[in-house]
Amino acid sequence: MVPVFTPDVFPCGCLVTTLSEQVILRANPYFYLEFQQAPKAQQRLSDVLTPASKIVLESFVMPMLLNMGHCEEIQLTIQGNSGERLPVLVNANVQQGDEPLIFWVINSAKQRDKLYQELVDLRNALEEKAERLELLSQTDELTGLLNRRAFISRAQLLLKQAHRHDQTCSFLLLDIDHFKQINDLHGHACGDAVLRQLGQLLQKNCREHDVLARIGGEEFAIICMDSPTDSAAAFAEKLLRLVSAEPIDGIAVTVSIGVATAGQLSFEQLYKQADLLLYEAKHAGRNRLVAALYPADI
Ligand SMILES: Nc1nc2c(ncn2[C@@H]2O[C@H](COP(=O)(O)OP(=O)(O)OP(=O)(O)O)[C@@H](O)[C@H]2O)c(=O)[nH]1
Repeated sequence: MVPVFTPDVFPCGCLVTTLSEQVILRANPYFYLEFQQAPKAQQRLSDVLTPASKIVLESFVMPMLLNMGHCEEIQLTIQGNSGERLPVLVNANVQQGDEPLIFWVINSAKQRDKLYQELVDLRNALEEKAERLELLSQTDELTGLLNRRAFISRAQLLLKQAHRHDQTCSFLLLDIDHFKQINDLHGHACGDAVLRQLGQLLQKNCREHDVLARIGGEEFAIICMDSPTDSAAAFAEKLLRLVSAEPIDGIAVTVSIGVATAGQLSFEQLYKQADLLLYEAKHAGRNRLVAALYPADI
């Protein structure tokens, strides 16, 4: 037997309103129960909406209904009796006749909004996680400084920019002297503490635009932007003094530094020159710096 359909049995709000003023002529019980409305004489659809949804109804939904005769999946918000906001999805059809009417189907969108919010929260959490991972992948775990990979990509970019603006940059390659002995005499944990504290000392003394990293076991690198040989060598000299001035974690530490300065060298060329200069400093007795300026056509 075919059941008798009435709007009462459908799990959605069903309304019939006038076209001109959207006065509610008929509404099913679901509409009043689900959306916590009370039937009132001459009640208009806009009376049950939030102020923002009233504007959407007047400026968007009604022009669409008048033009096209129907609208689908419009998001509106009903204001419940106690002021609560109830998100709904609305479909409507205009039926022309002696008195044109609008037939409205109003579906609760609470679950949809909840799901949407959950998706937004999930996306935000994933983005935060991706940012943390990105940061981790650029960081040297022991010192918290940039690692070799991050240093190379950042330094390459900055040097290219510096060349475009005709700036002179310096590359400081700094290596702890006899670090193997420190490990052997005091233990690996002590060696780690020395690396951490040296990293902090370097960070404290670098300028904001310098790029500092731990690029190898006991090797640190600094790119000093817009910095000619004299000032880069003076900076390296200051670092030599600071490191040797006081024991680090109770251990006397010295470093050797190669300082390569150039206006037009690529990152790889500058790195290679700094490495050769560092080797010279080691060879000459350690606890010293060797600096050199390279011509553009090297
Ligand atoms: N504690 C500690 N030691 C490390 C780390 N990475 C590398 N090393 C050690 O650093 C030492 C480097 O030794 P070498 O390359 O011989 O250099 P050095 O003893 O500093 O000698 P010079 O550079 O010639 O003055 C090795 O013993 C490595 O095991 C680290 O993360 N922590």
